[in-house]
Amino acid sequence: MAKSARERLGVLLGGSKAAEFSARLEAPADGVGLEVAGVGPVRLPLRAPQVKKLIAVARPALFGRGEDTLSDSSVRDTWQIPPDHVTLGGPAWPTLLDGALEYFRGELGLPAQSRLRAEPHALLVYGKGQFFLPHQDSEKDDAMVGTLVLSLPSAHTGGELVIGHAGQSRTYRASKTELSLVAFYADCPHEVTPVRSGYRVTLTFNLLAERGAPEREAGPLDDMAHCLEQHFNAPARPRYGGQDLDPPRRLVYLLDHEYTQRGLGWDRLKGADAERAALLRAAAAQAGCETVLALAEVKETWDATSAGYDPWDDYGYEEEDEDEEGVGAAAVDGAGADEDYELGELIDDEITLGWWTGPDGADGEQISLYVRDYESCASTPSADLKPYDSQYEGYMGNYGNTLDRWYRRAAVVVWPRERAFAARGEAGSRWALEELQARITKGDRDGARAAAESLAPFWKGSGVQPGQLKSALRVAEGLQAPGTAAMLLEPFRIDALTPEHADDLAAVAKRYGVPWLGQVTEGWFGGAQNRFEEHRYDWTERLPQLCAALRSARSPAVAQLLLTGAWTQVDGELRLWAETGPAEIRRAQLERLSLPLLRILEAADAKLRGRIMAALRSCPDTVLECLLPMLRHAAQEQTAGEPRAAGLEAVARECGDRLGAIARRAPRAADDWSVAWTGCGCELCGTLGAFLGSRSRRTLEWPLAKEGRRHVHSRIDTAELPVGHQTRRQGRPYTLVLTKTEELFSRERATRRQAGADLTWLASIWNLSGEVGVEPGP
Ligand SMILES: O=C(O)CCC(=O)C(=O)O
Ligand SMILES: [Fe+2]
Repeated sequence: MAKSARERLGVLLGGSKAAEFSARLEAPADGVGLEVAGVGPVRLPLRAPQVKKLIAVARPALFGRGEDTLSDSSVRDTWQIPPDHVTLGGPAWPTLLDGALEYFRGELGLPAQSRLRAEPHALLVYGKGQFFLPHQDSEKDDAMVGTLVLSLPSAHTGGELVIGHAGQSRTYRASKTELSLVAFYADCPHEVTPVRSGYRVTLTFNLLAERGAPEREAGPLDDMAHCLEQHFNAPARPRYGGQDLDPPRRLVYLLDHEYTQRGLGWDRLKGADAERAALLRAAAAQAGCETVLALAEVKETWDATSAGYDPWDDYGYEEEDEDEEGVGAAAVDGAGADEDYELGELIDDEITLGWWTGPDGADGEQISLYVRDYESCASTPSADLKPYDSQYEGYMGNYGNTLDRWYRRAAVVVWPRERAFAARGEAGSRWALEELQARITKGDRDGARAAAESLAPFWKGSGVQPGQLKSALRVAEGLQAPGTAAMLLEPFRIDALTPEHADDLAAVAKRYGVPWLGQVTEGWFGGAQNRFEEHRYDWTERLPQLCAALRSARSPAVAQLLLTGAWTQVDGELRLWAETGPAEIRRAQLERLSLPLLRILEAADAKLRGRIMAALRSCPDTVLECLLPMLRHAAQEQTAGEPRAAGLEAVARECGDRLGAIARRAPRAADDWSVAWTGCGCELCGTLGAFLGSRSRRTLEWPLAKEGRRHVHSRIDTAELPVGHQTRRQGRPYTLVLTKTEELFSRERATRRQAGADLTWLASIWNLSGEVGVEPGP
């Protein structure tokens, strides 16, 4: 398949890879013709009768080559025909030779602007027993850099060309049917081993390196610039097909080395990266593009098999009693070194940019940009580099076994100059907002609006950082366009807010109205979907100062907006968790809400405090698991002499009432084994409920098949009932044995005792009017 412009660019830039001292190429002999004076046209592949005719016009090569001092058939024993008696041609030859010379130039690591030229040296025929001992070719011409040996297709054994360099050696065998070309540097010792049967026929050339003519010199750069123009003007083609898209907005060329944020700079690039990046940058400038350096995270997913792979292992089941308990799908062990797996096909790769430098190379910034497959290229595939992490996924159904690998790479990012604003904006760069602000300040409000609007298609998904909220608020205000302003503010989240935003929040509210800001902040709060985020409420730590700042900026309505939003979130969670077992999770979740609730109460006005108290009163007693930690925080923070935050007194009283009621509860009668519980309404839960509710029954023997037992087990576990549940594996079906435990009593005792202790603490700190009798239970 033809390569895309970006893939060609990757190849072009990869030109300067590690050089070889010799290289080989095979090519079909069709369309290549040979004519020898005194013999006429020679057909390829060669056959013995023709070779004999060649030998008839050759002379023994007993003399040295050039200034070589070889002059003796014990060093060199071949037949030789001088170059002026040999004509190599045919329609395919010139292109073949040009291509081969360009290939060898690259492989041998000669500079891109140089050109190789092949100057015929001799036609050599090696019959049985003939050879060429190790020697070095003399460089008769200053421009001579090496030798090219073209072996004509001819059946033979032995007669291998062995080339050495710096302790390494390479052995090349010619082909019976194809042309075989080998090029090597002139300083490499080489030999031809004795031919054992058949004939070996070669044409040797001196390889001369010439500087390309000036217009050729600009060649690679022109080619690259051309690739860039094509890339940015042709429709994008996603890897897995689908319809063509708009032209790509950027090109991301991956470099080979790893860099730190501070070490990333145009003049600090390592190894081959330096030259490649410089070339690409020059080509980009020529194509009217801007470039920055970026840090990329690459994740590849490979189809892979482990070395000792046994497909049956994947299922992880052993044949066992069908009635066996607790057999879940066994997880396939994900451990194993990356090298233990054989890579198949590349299923997917994901590239994300997390940092980039400013246009002048300085002033890097955090960004977040997902790079599509049709936007990236590289000269070295990631698979050739060492991943910093990898994970084998075992059998995953659709994909078979997969191996995920992660790499850190640097990249050059290129975009057309006229699309720079959007290209930066999409990555969440602060330059985009700075640019908008600059236009507003210059008085170009229309220009700023139009530019801001151009961000709309991707701004929400852009990697805009929380630290840019201040600039975004300013720009939003300055645009004087409510829709565009709301769009600009949409990607932020409530936790980006700090007291420093008070003035700008007040300003946008003044410009567009509080209801407008209400809609924007509703998005910032993000509904219930981030309920499980650990740091969800961290921002409320700053809520009292923020509200104070808003009030002094004469925006009490905005403070109210934020407080109501925060309370709505806390309220929702409070109700949810107060009713949700298991106890351990419930307790942790409720305690997590204590600090945010404290900050809200501190900042709330009387009206909101009233609402909050009403809500707290309607919660079950488990709400104490939030309120008591909250009062403890408040007590800890309390400095002597300062007034307590309004509202806390009322919470303390509410807690006192509840704790008193619990502490005063009459102890359970010694013969009362009833457990209050309601299940899901199914028949099994009915039976279980009746057993639990009975004052006198302590055990139940319940013959029940596997599915039923599973349901009952899970009900008991979820509700953390004080009931032991075992399966007696006898008869069919097995019998489920339920036993109420002593915990029924001890738990209630512990609860009463704890309530008493909490109440004592509470009374020591807070002035609880309408004192409640404290009477810790037995
Ligand atoms: O025939 C060959 O492969 C090599 C010949 C050679 O080394 C030479 O002509 O100097
Ligand atoms: Fe040689």
